[in-house]
This record gives sequence, C-alpha cells and structure tokens, in this order.
Amino acid sequence: MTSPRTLALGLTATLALVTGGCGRGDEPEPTPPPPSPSVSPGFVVLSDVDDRILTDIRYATAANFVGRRVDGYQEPLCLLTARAAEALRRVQDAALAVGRSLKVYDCYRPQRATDDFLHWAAQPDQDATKAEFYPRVPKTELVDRGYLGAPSAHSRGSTVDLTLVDVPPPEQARVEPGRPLVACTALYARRLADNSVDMGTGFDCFDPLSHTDSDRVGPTARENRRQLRHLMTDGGFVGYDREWWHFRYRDEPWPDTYFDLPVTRSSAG
Ligand SMILES: C[C@@H](N)C(=O)N[C@H](C)C(=O)O
Ligand SMILES: [Zn+2]
Repeated sequence: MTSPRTLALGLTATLALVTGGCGRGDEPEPTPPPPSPSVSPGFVVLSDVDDRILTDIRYATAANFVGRRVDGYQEPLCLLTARAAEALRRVQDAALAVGRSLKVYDCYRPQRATDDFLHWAAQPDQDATKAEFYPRVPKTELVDRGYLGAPSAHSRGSTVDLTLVDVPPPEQARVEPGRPLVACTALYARRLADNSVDMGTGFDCFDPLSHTDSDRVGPTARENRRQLRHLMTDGGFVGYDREWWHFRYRDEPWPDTYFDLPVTRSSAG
C-alpha cells in the first residue's frame, strides 16, 4: 500500500502556502498536511456504487489541458471515498428526477498528478493547448488565479469535477487527436464535442467566464449552473467560485490527508 504523502515537498508545499490553492470562494483554505500515517483511504470505484453516473475521465486521455495522459491515471476510473460516492449516488437520484444525469470528469487525483500539472505549468514553452483551455490567462498564472490547486482537494478523495447531461444522453463524438482547437469560451455549438448541457464554458476552461457566478454567460448556462450547484449543495457538497464544475464533499473522511495511490481498480478497497 502506498502511503499518503506529506506534501512537505518543497515547491508543491510552498505554492500551497503562498497561493492558498483552491482555498478561495466557498472552499476552505487548505491546511498544510500533518506527517502522514500509513492508512488505507478506503476508495471505491464510483461505477460499482452507481453505474448510472456517466464518466469521462479526461486526465486518463489526451483530451485535457495538458494534452496527454496525466501521471497517475492508469485507468479511466472514478475513485472516491465511499462516503462521497454514496452522496453522489443520492445526487444522481435527484438529478434523474429532473431529467438529467451527472457526468464526472475527475474524482480522486493522485498527488503525482498535481505534481505533473505544476511541472507542466512551469514550462512556458509547452503552450500547445492554450488556444482551447486558457486562451486569455497566462499559463504561469494558473495556480495563482486558483485554477490549479496545489495541493488539490481532489487528492483527499472526496472532491469531484462534474457536469450535467440530458437523459437520454446525446451521443458523445470521439475527440480526434490533432483536431483544430476551439476556445473553451466559444459558443456552445462551436466548443469541443461533449454531450453535456451548456454551462457557458467547457470543462477545465481556465477563464473568468468559468467563475460560477459569472454574469457574462447566457441565461441557459446560468440556469444550468444553478441547477448543478443546487443538486450538489443539497447532497452535501460545497462548490468553488472559480470553477463551476468543482465540488468537495463537506463531510469528507480525510480532510487533511493527501493520497498518491494511482488511479486503478487495485487502489480501491
Ligand atoms: C484542474 C481543475 N480541474 C481543478 O480541479 N482545479 C482545482 C482548483 C484543483 O486543482 O483542485
Ligand atoms: Zn476540481
């Protein structure tokens, strides 16, 4: 069993303390983790708890802001603490009752994946995905502006990135490598093919337009964001003012522990 890491890791810990990571808005400030015990997080695979929830684990593919599979994502699975997964199952019940389904983009995120993000963010020349994912924000500012958490609540196993999809779900087009990049801030019909409802921006669009309460998105997107937030808040999750897709389970079992197990079925249990 890989033990959780303390994050007394120089750059990562320094960034966490200096920037507050995703500690803005509704999210509490991340506290420096204590020396980590050797504990098993008790993760479950979300589809084992609720196979009605759609999954599109972008960091296990090249369809993400880094432009390649991210370190630690060995399988396209959503791992979560049992508590968060059960809560999400209840949110899915409520979503289906209003004709919509949840679709998760990211769940538990190993610390090595955050390290990969930070390493990528520190390479100004690796800007191949800028036109799509952060067209108006310099990559060197992604951490300071709160779009990348360091450390990230995702590594505690009870935080999810997700959206809403109509039921029955429209077909999702395959994302072709080498496709022309379209800004995530573009109109719904022009953005990266995704079967989700219009949220005003694509997922992982690092831009002020993604701020949950932005008044610069259209009325449909505003209503869809309100609906997602309402469903998640009622289910015990806390949103984040910088990213409409990011929610942390309020009663998380590991509020101070950051794990580094890879995303693979054998990390559950
Ligand atoms: C990278 C994005 N999907 C996200 O989750 N951002 C927050 C701030 C995080 O990294 O914790
Ligand atoms: Zn997130």
